[in-house]
Amino acid sequence: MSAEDHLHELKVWLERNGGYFHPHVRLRKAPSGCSVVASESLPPDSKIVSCPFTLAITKESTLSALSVLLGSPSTTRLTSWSERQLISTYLSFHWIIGDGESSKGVLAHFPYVKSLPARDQLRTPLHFTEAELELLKGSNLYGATLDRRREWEAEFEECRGVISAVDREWADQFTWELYLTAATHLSSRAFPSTLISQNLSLTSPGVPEPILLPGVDSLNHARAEPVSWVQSYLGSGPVPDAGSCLSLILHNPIAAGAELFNNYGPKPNSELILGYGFSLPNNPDDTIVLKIGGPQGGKWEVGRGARGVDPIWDSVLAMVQPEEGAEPTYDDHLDTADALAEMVQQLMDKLPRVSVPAPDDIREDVALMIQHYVEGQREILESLVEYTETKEWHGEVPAPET
Ligand SMILES: C[S@@+](CC[C@H](N)C(=O)[O-])C[C@H]1O[C@@H](n2cnc3c(N)ncnc32)[C@H](O)[C@@H]1O
Repeated sequence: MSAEDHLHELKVWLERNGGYFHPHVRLRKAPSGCSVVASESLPPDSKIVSCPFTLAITKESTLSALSVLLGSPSTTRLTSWSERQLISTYLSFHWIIGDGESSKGVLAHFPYVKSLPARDQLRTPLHFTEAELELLKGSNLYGATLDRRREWEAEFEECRGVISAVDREWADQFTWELYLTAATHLSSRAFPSTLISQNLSLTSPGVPEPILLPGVDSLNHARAEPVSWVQSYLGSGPVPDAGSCLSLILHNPIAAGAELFNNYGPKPNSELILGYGFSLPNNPDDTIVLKIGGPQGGKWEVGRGARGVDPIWDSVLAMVQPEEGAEPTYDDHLDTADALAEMVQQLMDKLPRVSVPAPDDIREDVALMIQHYVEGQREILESLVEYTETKEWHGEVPAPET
């Protein structure tokens, strides 16, 4: 079956199970998997796609499926797994077992899983070659990538241990590459679980868990696109009635032939690359992480135009002041500006240099992504240099003592 056939199957399967795709939208094969295009013009506020809650892939749904597959003695171990371990292992089992008789009723997402981008289409840094990863050295993203790889590898080993105790053949097929692919699908397509909970709130207390909403996750991202994720929760109890669903509404009119976009929220390129495998040029939401050691230190995110730098200034100022709690002097301010400028210069010197077109061993799309990211980091650091200069030269520090 071709990729287009799989996308068609996804649409048919979703509609057969109570979901919806607007009759004037088409799923098209794209380098990253698929894109959604209008076959005819669409008026404002069109409902594009709906996923019934019954097709959502959640921590709970995957825990019960895996408990059946792996048998009740494994259930205690499974309950300690994270949502990423459960959902990634559940997706992986679709590839391990296949859609024959043995999986009927337990693995319920074959048309969805088959429509997902193949491993060689994924571009998060955990899918970079060694040479590509090397290009990130000296940036925040390099460390974040290594941390994530370490964390996911440990999770994978834990999952494999449980599977191995049940079936050695399954464990042999449950490879790191398979788990990484599934975990990347989750990181690049997840919605917050609050969307399908009874009291819908994106800001409710506690961290929402990632869930998958087949179909609703087929649109690419456009920054600031006016889009609503609309919940239709039927019934008044904690278990939603049949027919409950989550829909995507696009508020702008769409011209025939144009691509339809979701809005994943304001995310810096570091997050887009690490979680999704793409970047935006001149991304206004870019940030850099600055860490300062010592008792007055901490970790801060600073955005373009030195957005969010004031607490860092205060922290460095507190460090350079010889006397704790004393009113800072003119010299304290100058020392703070110097210390901050030096720190920024060191970070600037460490930033990698990326050229596009890239050398032969670097994929063009990867080089471009890294270039967008590094340019953003550099521009933020330059804005910090400007900030320290402003502090120093434009009278924003107390006058020198005479
Ligand atoms: C939720 S999926 C969107 C649909 C996806 N294209 C697919 O094939 O299923 C998210 C993935 O789509 C791709 N993507 C989304 N928005 C993008 C954009 N603005 N530019 C490039 N790729 C994008 C990335 O590969 C990302 O991991």
